[in-house]
Amino acid sequence: MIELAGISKTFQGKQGPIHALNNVSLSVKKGEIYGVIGYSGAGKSTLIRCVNLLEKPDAGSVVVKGTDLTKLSTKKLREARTNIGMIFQGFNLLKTATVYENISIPLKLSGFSKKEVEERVVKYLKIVGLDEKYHAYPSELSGGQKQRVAIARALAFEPEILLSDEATSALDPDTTEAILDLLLKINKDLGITILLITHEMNVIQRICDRVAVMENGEVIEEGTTKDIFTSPAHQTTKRFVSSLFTHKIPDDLLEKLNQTGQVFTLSFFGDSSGEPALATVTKKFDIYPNILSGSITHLKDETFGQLVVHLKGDTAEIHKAVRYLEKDQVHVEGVNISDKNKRVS
Ligand SMILES: Nc1ncnc2c1ncn2[C@@H]1O[C@H](COP(=O)(O)OP(=O)(O)OP(=O)(O)O)[C@@H](O)[C@H]1O
Repeated sequence: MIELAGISKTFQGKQGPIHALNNVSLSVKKGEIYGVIGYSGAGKSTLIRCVNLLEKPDAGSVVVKGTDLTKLSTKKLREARTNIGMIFQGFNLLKTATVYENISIPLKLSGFSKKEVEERVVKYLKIVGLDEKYHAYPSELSGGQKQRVAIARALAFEPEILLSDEATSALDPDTTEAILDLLLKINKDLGITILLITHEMNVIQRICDRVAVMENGEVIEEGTTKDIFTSPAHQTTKRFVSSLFTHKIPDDLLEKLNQTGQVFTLSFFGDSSGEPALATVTKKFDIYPNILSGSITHLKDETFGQLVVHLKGDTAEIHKAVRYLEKDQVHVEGVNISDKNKRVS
C-alpha cells in the first residue's frame, strides 16, 4: 500500500546540514497498522510528512497504491492526497469554527455538494462518537474530543490511508486509550490502513501489527510487534520495550543468584501465557525456580507475559529446562552478569 524506498532528506540548519533521513525504506501493507517509534529528533515527523509529500524527499521514491507520488504533477498530487488523511498531535482545528464547520469547510472547498457534505459530517461524527457536539467550538472540547473532530475531518474524505503524527502524545493515559480504541475501530470497520509515528511504546503495544524503530534518521530495526517485543536486537529497541516492563534486578542480588544457577526472562505469547510452563519444567527437571518479577499485558491481538526467574540447579539441568521451555513456545533470554545495571526486557 505504501512503499518508501531509499528516502533521504537533509535540512540546512544554522550550524550546517542536518541529515534528518538517511536512505530509509519501509513498506506498509494494505489493512495493517504500522508504527514508527523513535526518540525526539530521530526523523519520524520528517518521514511521515514525506508519505503525503508535505515534505519533499531529496532522494528516494514514495509509492502509494502503485503510484510514485514524487513523479506526479501538482494537480495529480492533490488528487492522490485526498486518499491519505492525516491527524496531528496539536489537532490543527479552526478555532473560530464549530465542530460541524471544521469538518464541512474542507469538504465544501473540495467541491462536494451540500447534501454530500451534510451526510458525511453526520456519518463521521457518529463514528467518532461526537454526534452531540455539532455546534461546540474547539475551546469547549477536551483534548480527546478535539482529536475525535480531527479524526472525523480526516475520515470525511473517505481515505484508504490515515497518517497519525503523534496523535495521542498530548493526551492523558485514559484519553489515549480511548483514541487508540477508535483507531483500532477505524482500521477494522472501515479497512483503513494506518501509519503512525510515536515515541510511546504503549501505542505500539496496543494497536500496531508491525513496527520500525528509528534513530538518527535511519530505521535500525523492523518487524512484527510480537518479534520486537520478544527479541529486540538493538539497544534502543530494548530500551523502548523495557519502558513497559521494568524488571530491574538489583546488581548484588543478580550476582549472588548467578552463583547458584541462572536468571532468565521468559516471554509468553497467546495461549502459552495461560499454561503452567514453569511448573511443568520444575516437575520434569531437577531445578528450583524462584520468581523475581512478572507482568502480563495485551499486544494488539494477543496476551503477552514476562517472568524474570532464577533457576537454581545444575547447569546441565538448567539447559534442558530452557530447551523444553523454548519448545513450548516460551522465549527465553538469559540475564547475565554483563547485563547488570541494565533493565531486563
Ligand atoms: N524544517 C526543518 N528545518 C531544519 N531542521 C529540521 C526541520 N525539520 C526537522 N529538522 C531536523 O531534522 C531532525 C529530525 O526531525 P524530526 O522532527 O523529523 O524528528 P522526530 O523524530 O519527529 O522528533 P520529535 O519527536 O521531537 O518531533 C531533527 O534534528 C530536526 O531538528
